[in-house]
Formats: sequence, structure tokens, C-alpha cells
Amino acid sequence: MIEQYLALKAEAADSLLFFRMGDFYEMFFQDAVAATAALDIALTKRGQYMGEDIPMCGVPAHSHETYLARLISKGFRVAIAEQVEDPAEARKRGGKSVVRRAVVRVVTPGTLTEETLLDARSANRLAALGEAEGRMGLAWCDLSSGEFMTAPVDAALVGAELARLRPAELLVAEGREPPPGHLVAMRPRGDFDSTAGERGLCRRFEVGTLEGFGAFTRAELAAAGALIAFVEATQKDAAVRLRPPARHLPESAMLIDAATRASLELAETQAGSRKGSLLDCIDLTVTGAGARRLAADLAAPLTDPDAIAHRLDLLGWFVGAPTIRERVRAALKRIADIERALGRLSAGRGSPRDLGLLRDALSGALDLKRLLSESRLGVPAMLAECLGRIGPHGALVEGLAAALVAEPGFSVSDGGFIAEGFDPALDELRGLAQDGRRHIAALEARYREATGIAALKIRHNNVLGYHVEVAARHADPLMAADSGFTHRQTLAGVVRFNSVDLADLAARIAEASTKALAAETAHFAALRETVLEEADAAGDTAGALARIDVAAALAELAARGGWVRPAVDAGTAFDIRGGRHPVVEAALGAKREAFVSNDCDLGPERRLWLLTGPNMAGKSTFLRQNALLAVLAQTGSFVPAASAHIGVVDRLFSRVGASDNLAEGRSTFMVEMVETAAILRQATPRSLVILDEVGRGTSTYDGLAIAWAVVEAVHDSLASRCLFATHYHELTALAGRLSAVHLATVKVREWKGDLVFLHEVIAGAADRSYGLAVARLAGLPAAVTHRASEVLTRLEQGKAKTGGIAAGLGDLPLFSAAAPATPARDALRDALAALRPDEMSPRAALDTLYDLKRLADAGGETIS
Ligand SMILES: Nc1ncnc2c1ncn2[C@@H]1O[C@H](COP(=O)(O)OP(=O)(O)OP(=O)(O)O)[C@@H](O)[C@H]1O
Repeated sequence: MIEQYLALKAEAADSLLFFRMGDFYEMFFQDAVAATAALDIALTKRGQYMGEDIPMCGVPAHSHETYLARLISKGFRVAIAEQVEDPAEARKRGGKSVVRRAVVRVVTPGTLTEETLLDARSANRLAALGEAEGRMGLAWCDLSSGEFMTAPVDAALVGAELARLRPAELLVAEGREPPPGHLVAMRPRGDFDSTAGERGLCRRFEVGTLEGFGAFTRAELAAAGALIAFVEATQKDAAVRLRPPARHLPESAMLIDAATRASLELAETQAGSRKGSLLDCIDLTVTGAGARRLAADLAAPLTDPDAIAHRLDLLGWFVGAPTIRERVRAALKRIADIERALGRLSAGRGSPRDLGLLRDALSGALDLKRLLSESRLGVPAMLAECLGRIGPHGALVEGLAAALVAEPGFSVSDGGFIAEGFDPALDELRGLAQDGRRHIAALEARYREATGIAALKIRHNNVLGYHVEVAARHADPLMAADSGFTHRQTLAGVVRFNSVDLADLAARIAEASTKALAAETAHFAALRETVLEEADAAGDTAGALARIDVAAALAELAARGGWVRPAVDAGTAFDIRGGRHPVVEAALGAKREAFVSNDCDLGPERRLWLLTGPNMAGKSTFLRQNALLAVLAQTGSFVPAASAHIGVVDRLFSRVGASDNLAEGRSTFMVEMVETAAILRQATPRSLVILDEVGRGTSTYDGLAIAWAVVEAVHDSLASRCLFATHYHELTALAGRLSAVHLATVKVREWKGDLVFLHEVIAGAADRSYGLAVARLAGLPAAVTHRASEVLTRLEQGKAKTGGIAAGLGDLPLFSAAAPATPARDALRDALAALRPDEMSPRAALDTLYDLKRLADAGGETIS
């Protein structure tokens, strides 16, 4: 057996091997050691291998999913080796034959489909990064829902795309540097071959060409091919369902890189929890599929104003129809997760309960369609389109309704899920089994009478099957050779017997039950087939329901919070009146009225705001709130503001000064500079840039100098809309030099020596920094704050004499990053440019080659 184990383990070298032995999955050797540590279970031994004890541990098969979940969440992959023949078959081959086993599936974080292993409200994506023709491509899928997408991606933006997708597992070709921050599986380079990938896709989707699905780049095909190869390698024979691949075009979504997502806490907080994120704050969806749709929408705000308007129209319709909204949400709440049920069924892990879920969910979808179609309010285009995607599932629903009992169970092998009247033959078998049980009751009565033992019982257990049981004190007469009973077992207080009649009856019952179960199993397989034939249409229905759920939920949110519809167009306006920070406002709870709303106008002549003000005044809140409003508006949501007019933001950047952000590995200042560099390279005049105290992670002079230069670069070269919060008051001098800089500050008032934060953003610069007042507020000992004010007075006296640290910056020439440097000319380049290859003889060409080589060796003689 150990040979068989080692052979299977070799097949699944990068996974823990769950080796099925009877009612347990056993692990051996290093796997056992690793699993006991991860699961906190006992490590034992079993036999020896090459003179050494074999470490072993095991988990019960019936509860193995719990253990699987823990191992997967710790980043393990688990290969499941099942017994693939009956032990009786093995015995037929000879006394010592080992039952055949095979790895039937490799469970990895990116390929889960089990309800118990997944979060209903989050997608579980497997992604692959491909490269071909010097370009990169991504492919990703979610086996639990059948989603399958690809996207071309710029090498510099791979991190941003992956931050959007948040894959549970990322496939990368061996030899390539894996992108940081993801759970990576290194896969053979051959898997990433684009031609093989194309062939694999054509085979899987049974088409001659992929043209009908989209114009994929070679790099996308390479990634998609690796993805399919991995799915097939881990799922073995299970025909998991994937939809044909669709392309995502990165320019159709607002580009938001990983650092910006983290800083804005879009899907999770910086501490890593969903609670407290924007997504958590706005998610009022009532279905798992709706929650996943909203998460995907928020991760990829749109850039096409028309597409955004469509979503807003749908949302607006629900805002204006509160009664329908309530009914729709109540109806959706009762509709189960169609995609995930389909995912389980197609992966071969579905149950009768999944068929029941689909029956109810699809019929619920049809009811909802009727409800909405009957609405007398004209429906917006997107709702009409959604309704068009629902159904028709009438026949399937009827078929399932006729076949299944009201609440089918979790397991095919328990039977009892096919409704009475659906299959007369099955009813007859069940009748026989039922009859048998009636006969047993009659037999029991007869035996009681014949033996005179009133307490005689016929019982059933898994070891003996049906048997007669009497108390020990009544057993003697039944022990007699001619009693008609055969002794089976004596326990402390009871004795058990068999009889010919009982054995006969039991055999009849068993046969009928086995046949009935076989019939039910066959029905399950047939029903599953029928459902899967309609999987794509059911998937469309699920997609439409998710979209309706998202719109109704966002409408509910807008109605509860008094949010308004933003005007989104192709211009570069950014005019928010009375904007609020959705998460900070929500966190105030009952005191939400206390949140101070603020305006923000980044029109062309004031597109860069320099925001000063004391700590704790609300600068960061103001900055982030405006970024979040742009994200929400382009997601197609209403926004917490009195009004909002936003020209589509193509790329959004948000950076927080070093000391607010703890990163590992690199110094915080280094991280800040790397991220600032990325903004300066990537932002465009359509971008929105949020910079919060950039430059504060280093010495005052360096920090001010960097902040100064960054403001100039954003203003002159990038011309992006920008909010820049800073403690360097010296920067406000830039307002006089840069035409589109607008100064703003957050109002505070000192009252009886205490600082009162008013959180109101007004035009102008802070008169001073109030650092000491905040320190006092924070409870710094009086001796320290007193001493600090002495030092401050001295510093300020020195500043008065020298003109402060920014003295002399007034006459610094303007920033010139935009002016292209005159390229240096060099003799080698000139000589090459003068060549006319078509007019040269081979001899002349060779001579010229020598001349050029001489010129190069002489150093190229740069002429500037
Ligand atoms: N507009 C507002 N209305 C009500 N409360 C607010 C508002 N803005 C901010 N606050 C409150 O003030 C606190 C401090 O805000 P914030 O972190 O934005 O200040 P800051 O000026 O960026 O401070 P620092 O410079 O120390 O980072 C927030 O936690 C929030 O509770």
C-alpha cells in the first residue's frame, strides 16, 4: 500500500495528499507533520518505511471539509485520493491486493466550489499571467460561478489589474518573477504557450475559432491556456462549467492601483478587514450574487459616461419607486444563489438540494420578472435588458417541480428526494420496501403471540440488519434448537436472534430499497444533465438578478442617506457641493448630522488644491471623500452630496505621507517616493490625484523640496485634477506662481485656549499649524508642551530673521519637466542617418561598416 501511496504522492508533489482509507483520509510522512501543525490534531505512527516509523494523521471523511477549509485558508493545496474500486473487487484479484486509488481532484484556493469553503458574498478567482510577443495578458475565472475573462495589460499596470481582481490564487510561469502580494502557483512554461492555449480553448468550447468570443491577444491566449490547463489538472474528470471567455478592456474601467485601493479602503481597510471599507458601508444587497456583482462594479468604476448613465437610470428608477423596490428586495432575498448551485452541480459535487434550490430560484426569478414587467412605470433601458435576460425556464422549473420533493436533502445516497407520482416504477419499489416494513410489524406481533413474550422486538442496526431482540431473562425458550430462531448475539441485558421468515423479509426490503435508490440516483443524473443543458440561460438569469439586486440596493442606500444622482460626462469638471465622506459619516451613527459637508471645485482654473490646516482638522477625510465620490459616481451609484458634476476620471491615485502608512521591507519614505514616482509617470489630464502630506517622511528641507517639485510637476506636466494636503505652509507661496493652484484650509477656532475643529473647508491658507494645541489635546504632559512652546518661540524668532526655510524660493525659475530636453547629436547617428543602403555595392557597404566601427571605438564624438 505504501508503494501506491508514494506513487500518488509523486503525482501531487506540491500538495498534501488526503489518502482515503475507509472512513478516514490519512496523511503520511511530511504531509502528516505539516497537517498536524496546521490543524492542531494528533500525530501518530503507522508501520515502518526503510527502517523508520511512518508519521501519520487522519481526518474523518464525513467532516473533512472543515479540515480542508482550514488547510486551504493557510495556503495549502490538497490532493484527494479516493478508492476507485470496491474492496470486494480488489479481493477478487488475490488476498494481498490493494484497493485501487486515484487522485480525483486537487483542491486549491483558486478552484473551490463547495459552499462551506466559500464566502457567499465574495468572488473566488483563479488568475493567470501570460506573456507573448513582448506583451502581457491576464486571464481569470471563478469556478464557483463559471465566470471566465481575459484582459490585455500593460507591464506597468499588472499590479493594478491584480489589485482589482484580488485573485485567490495566481498562476505564473516558472522562471518569471511573481508579482508580490499574491498566493502564487508556479506552473510549467509549456502551459503558457499561446498556440496551445488557443487550441485548448477551441477544444473546450467546441469551436473552430475564437473569433466569435473576441479578438484576444497572444498574451491573453497564453494566460487563458495556462488557466484551462490548471483547471483540468486539478479537477481531473469533473466537467466544471466555464462560460466562454469574454474580454475586459482595461480602458473601460477607472485605473486604480493597489496603493490607491489600500489608501482609500475600497474593499478592505488597511488593517485587512471588510468591515469599515467603502464596500462594506454601501453594500445593502440581499443576495450573494448581488454582493459579488457590487464588489466587482466598485473595483472597476466605468469610464464611459453613457454606460454610467444607464446604471444611474436604473438606480434612479428604483429610487423613485419605493414600493416596487421593497417588493423586489423581498423577492430577491428568497432567491438562492443560482450560479453557485450550477457550479457545484457541474463540478460533480452537487446534491438534490441544489436541484431544489434551482427550481425555487428560477421560479422566483420568473415571478420577479412578472412583477417588474407589470409595473405601470415605464422601465429604463437597463431594466428592460435585464428582464430580457431572465428565462424562459418554465419547462425546466416544471420538470424539477414534478420530479422533486419540497425539500430535497444534501445527499443522493440518502434517497427520498424524488417526489411520489413522478416515477411509477420507483413508487412501486418504495411500496415494496414500505410493505416489507408493514410485514415486519406483523411478524413482530406474531412472534410475541407465539412466544408469549410481550416485550419481544424486531430491531434493525447496521451490523446485524433486522433481528429479534428479547430481554436476557426471556431468552431461554428461543435458544432451543427447534424454536425456529437462530442465536446471533448476547449482550448485557438482551439476546438477539434471527429467523428464516425475518431474513426473507429483510432481503426483500433490502432489494427493493437498493433498487429504489438506484432509480433515484439515475433520476438525479438525468435531472442534473437537464439543468446543465440550460446552464448558460440560467447563468444569464442569475446575472440579471444580480444587476437588479445591486441597483435596488444602491437605490435603498441613496434613499436612506439622501444621496443624489451625479452628473457624469466626458469633460474634466469636478464640482461637488455639500459632499460627505460615506464611511466617516456612517461611523458617526446617530450623530451623523454632526458630519460637516464640504464643497470641492477642481475646475480648470483651480484644478490643484493646496490644503493646509492643523492635524485632526479633517484634511484626510476631505481628500478621500472626493476620491470616493468619483469612484461611487463612476460605479453608477448616487453620491452623498447636495450635487455633483464629475468629468470621467480615467485614473485615480491616492497617496498618503510615509508616516501614515506602514509597509514592510522598504523604508516608509522609500515606499512613498516609489509610489509618487508611479503617479508622475502614469497620471493624465483626466486623472484625479490625491496626495496627502507627501514628503513628510524625511527631513524638513528635503521633504519641502520634494513636495514643492511634485506640486509643480502635477500642475505643469500632468495637468491632472489634484488635491494636495500638506503641513508645509511654505508651499502656499506656489499659489502666486502657478495659475491653477487654489488654496484651501480647514477651519478651526481656539476657544479658551482649546482648539475646536469645525471641519469646514474654506478658501485660504492656515495661519499657523496648531501642532502644539493638538499635542495638548492629545494629553502630552504639560511640562513637555510648555517646553515645546519655548522652543517654538525661538524657532520663529530665527525664522523672522532668515525669512524661514522657503526664503529664496520666490525667484526659483519655474519647473521645466514639460520642456523636452534638446537631444544630443552624435557623429555615429549622423553617419548612420546619411547612409543609403540601396545605392551601395557590397564592397562599399563593408568599407562603411569599418568606418562606423572606427567612429564607435573613437567614442561617438558627441556634438552638443
Ligand atoms: N467633515 C467632517 N465632519 C465631521 N467630522 C469630521 C469631518 N472630517 C473629519 N472629521 C473627524 O475628524 C477626524 C480627523 O480627521 P482627519 O484624519 O481627516 O484629519 P487630518 O486633518 O487629516 O489629520 P492629520 O493631519 O493628523 O492626518 C476624523 O476621524 C473624523 O472623525
